[in-house]
Amino acid sequence: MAGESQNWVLMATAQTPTNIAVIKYWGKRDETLILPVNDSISVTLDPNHLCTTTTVAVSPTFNQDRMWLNGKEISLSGGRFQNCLREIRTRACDVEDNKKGIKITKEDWGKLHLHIASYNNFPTAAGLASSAAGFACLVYALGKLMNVKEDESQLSAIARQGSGSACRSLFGGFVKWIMGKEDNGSDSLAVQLVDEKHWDDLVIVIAVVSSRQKETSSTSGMRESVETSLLLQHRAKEIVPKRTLQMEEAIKNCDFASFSRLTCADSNQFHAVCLDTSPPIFYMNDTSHRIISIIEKWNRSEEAPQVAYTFDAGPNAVMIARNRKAATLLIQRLLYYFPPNSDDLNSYIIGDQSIAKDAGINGMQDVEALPPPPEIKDNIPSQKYKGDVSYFICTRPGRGPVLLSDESQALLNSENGLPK
Ligand SMILES: Nc1ncnc2c1ncn2[C@@H]1O[C@H](COP(=O)(O)OP(=O)(O)OP(=O)(O)O)[C@@H](O)[C@H]1O
Ligand SMILES: C[C@@](O)(CCOP(=O)(O)OP(=O)(O)O)CC(=O)O
Repeated sequence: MAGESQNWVLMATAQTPTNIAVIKYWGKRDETLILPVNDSISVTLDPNHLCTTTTVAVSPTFNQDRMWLNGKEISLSGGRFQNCLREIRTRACDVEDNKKGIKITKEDWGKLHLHIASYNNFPTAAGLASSAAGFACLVYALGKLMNVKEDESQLSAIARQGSGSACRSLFGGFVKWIMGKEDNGSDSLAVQLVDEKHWDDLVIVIAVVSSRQKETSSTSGMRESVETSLLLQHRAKEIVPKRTLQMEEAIKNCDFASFSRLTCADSNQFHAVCLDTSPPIFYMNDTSHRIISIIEKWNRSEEAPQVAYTFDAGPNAVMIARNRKAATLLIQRLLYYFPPNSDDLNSYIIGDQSIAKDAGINGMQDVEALPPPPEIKDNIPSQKYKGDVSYFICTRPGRGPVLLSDESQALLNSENGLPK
């Protein structure tokens, strides 16, 4: 290790998106390596609205690996962090920074300690896939710092060992996690199906139904399903292999009718597996069920489906609209049924707020004036559920990880490697 002085700090900062599965990963065949029982497919969400930023730093002055998440120091002793750090360190290469007079050899990386600071611009552990964006960002940023030569797919196999769904956040657009066959997990990695420009009509609206931490984590929930659900085994063997092929075809052809049918069916089957688990796991709540009914009724009243829905291990609804027009009609329906508790519309619809404007929603008076959706016109007046949704996030399919070269965006101080 060479440097003019031993006080240098070398850093890299990356930004990584989260993703939502349209064919769900639920069940592992290896708990430590995080190898799944089936392939899965996801859409990457626009990092302008939901993302993780992570700065990683190395310095001879650091005496242990340390990490700060959203400003608070957390322990790195967990097996998942340790596995990711070990795997990325073994792939590190020589690094030279002539300006700072730094030379780190491949062998040095085993002796040097790291500082890591990460920030999620959305609630952590609230069913919005913070672990996916978080581990993808950690691995991507370390890969850049350590001059790792591997491509994104190979990095995804490392991120997978932090959290399974994290492997799909190494790419933008639509992404497939190939389950692989090898016992050592070397072929269980993510590949990009199409980039974010391929199907750029799609608009995504997330209803954050509850941002409280959930009762059953995905990790323990899927373990219980593997142990007790026969439906899970049928799904993994018979359903997902065919459905994955159909989904790939639908994405390739931008065929929204098929995409919507497959997405809704797969979400519903994943929650059926949760119910088939002993004891049963309930991730969706009454609000989630109401959202499903509203979309099903609306889709059936149209010639073709307008919106697909999908739910992860929590009550939040992720709705994918076929285009901007459908998204404005969706927002009108959602605001009709779920008006905000307060008058602050600006914090009730976040992300791409122009969709609400296009829907003619500029203030509370517009929400109050919304007519009942036409598909319920002959029915008894519908009930409203004020306050049952915390807020909505409007977004779209987005790009994969990027390196942020502007030092002002770093979360660690370049002088001492401590959080800014
Ligand atoms: N930015 C981050 N960097 C590294 N690890 C993170 C980051 N954000 C979250 N994590 C890890 O992920 C854990 C939260 O994962 P968890 O699966 O409980 O929630 P989630 O990913 O937000 O929700 P879900 O998996 O249901 O979508 C945190 O306790 C932490 O270990
Ligand atoms: C329902 C899901 O979101 C489950 C995600 O599970 P995680 O990736 O959070 O689980 P671990 O691998 O144990 O960390 C479906 C999906 O994202 O495919």
